[in-house]
Order: sequence, then C-alpha cells, then structure tokens
Amino acid sequence: MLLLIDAGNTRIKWALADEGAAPGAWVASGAVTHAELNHLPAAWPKQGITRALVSNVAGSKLHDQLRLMMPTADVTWFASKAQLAGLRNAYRNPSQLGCDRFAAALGARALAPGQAVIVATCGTATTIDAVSADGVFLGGMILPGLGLMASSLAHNTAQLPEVAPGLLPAGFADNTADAILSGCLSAQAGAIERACALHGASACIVSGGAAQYIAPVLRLSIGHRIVDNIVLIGLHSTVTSSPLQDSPC
Ligand SMILES: Nc1ncnc2c1ncn2[C@@H]1O[C@H](COP(=O)(O)OP(=O)(O)OP(=O)(O)O)[C@@H](O)[C@H]1O
Ligand SMILES: CC(C)(CO)[C@@H](O)C(=O)NCCC(=O)O
Ligand SMILES: [K+]
Repeated sequence: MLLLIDAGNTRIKWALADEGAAPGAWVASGAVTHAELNHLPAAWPKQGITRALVSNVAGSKLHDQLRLMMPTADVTWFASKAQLAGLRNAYRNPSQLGCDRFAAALGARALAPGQAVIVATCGTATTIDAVSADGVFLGGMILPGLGLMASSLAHNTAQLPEVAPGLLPAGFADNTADAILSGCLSAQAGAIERACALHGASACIVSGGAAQYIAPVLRLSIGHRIVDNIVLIGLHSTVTSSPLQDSPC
C-alpha cells in the first residue's frame, strides 16, 4: 500500500491508496495538527505500507519524526525539480520552490490537462500559482493565509480582536469582527481573481483548509473548483499510471 503525506506548517494531511489506484482513489485519509503528530501511527495499518511519498515544507525536525513513524516503508521525500512528469518548472532556482506548490501544480495538470490553470492553496500561507496550457509552472504569489492575515491585525493593534474564520459575503460590514473578516476574505479572493485575469486562466482550482471560506466569495467568469487536497492528488499522479477517476475541470 502507498502512503501519501502533505506536511504543511499547520497540519499534516495523509492518504492511503492501493498500488496502481487512480489519483484521488484513497482507501483512507486524514489530517492532524503538529501537536497531534503522535496520533498518526495508530491511524495507519501496522503492516502493508510498502511505499511512502512525502511532501514536507515544515522543517527537518518533522522530517525526522515522520521517518521514525514509517519504519518499514520505502520513503521518497518529494522535491521540486526543473522538470517532472511533463511539467517544467520556470522558477529561477527550481529547488527553491516549495515542494507542496510543485505537487499542487502537478495535481492541477492532472485535473485540467491542456488548460491554463490557476491553483490556489489556502493554508497557513496562501499560494496562487500559474500553470500554462503546455505544462510550464510559470511562477506564483505567496501571501499570508486567511488566519495569519486576520491574526496579524489582532497582534499589532490595540482595538482589533482575534476573529474566527467564517462564511460572509465580502462586502461592507457594520461591525469590527465582520469588517476584519470581509477585508481578509476580499484580499484572498481578490488576489486569486487578479491571478486568473493576469494568466488568462481557463480553470481555477482552490484547495486547503481555508478554501471553504474563500471560494464562496470568488467572482470568476470561468468558475472555480474546490479540491480538498490538490497536493496529495499531485503527489499520487507522479507514481501511478492510472488515469484520474475524477472528471476533468
Ligand atoms: N478554526 C479555525 N480557526 C482559525 N483559522 C482557521 C480555522 N479553520 C481554518 N482556518 C484557516 O484556514 C487556514 C488553513 O488552515 P488549515 O489548518 O486547514 O491549514 P492547511 O490547509 O492544513 O495548511 P498547511 O498546509 O499550511 O498546514 C488557516 O490559515 C486559517 O486561516
Ligand atoms: C509557501 C509555503 C509555506 C506554502 O506551504 C511553502 O510552499 C514554502 O515554504 N515554500 C518555499 C518558498 C517558495 O515556494 O518560493
Ligand atoms: K499552503
């Protein structure tokens, strides 16, 4: 069995798939925060994980902790390359690109083959990346994620409170908490809309923990698709020849 891991700065997401299964056809999946890391081994089968493919952007300590949790698996630590699986990486220094972003771009390519795509991953940071129709990762944008953006106001002002993320029409609010949320949602959605316009995108994929709040305020003529975890789909697409089960964008 194959174990896929997307270790981000807030949560570690994982999925188990049978060898040869189509990208996204998981047997089981889950997520833990860094504080809950030691819950992971109990969620995985004791035997039978032969291979693991890991994207880790959360540092070397987590790398070492995860390695100890997969003693029997043949582990590959996914890294950004100049070229992989038909995707060319136009970053000036290809290895500087976060491996989760490279995996997300591969996932976008699998879901929207031959299209100019914007892939937004809304996690601790929000990343908004452009993939060309002919398979080039053109580059992207990095901004504070929804939670970081909102909490930076609480931490650096006297009068602004911490607000919980939520669903809100991103308009003109009549109270402080909603005004903060509306501002941060508008900034996130606005950046995605701007990226789609700049790129002339024909598909937009929105993923990550905050996608559920940001996607509803997007105004895009091309529409958008919410994908629970595009990083795991992209990782999986690099090790299976099975076609995607999901319908394309
Ligand atoms: N209950 C919550 N309280 C505060 N913020 C939340 C909450 N739920 C979601 N968010 C927002 O969603 C964003 C993503 O959170 P989540 O924990 O899902 O991260 P993630 O997608 O796993 O990211 P990463 O890959 O960076 O770990 C956070 O930046 C935060 O803004
Ligand atoms: C931007 C994050 C934090 C998103 O998870 C990650 O992809 C990262 O640490 N990237 C390295 C810098 C870069 O991608 O240019
Ligand atoms: K992210």
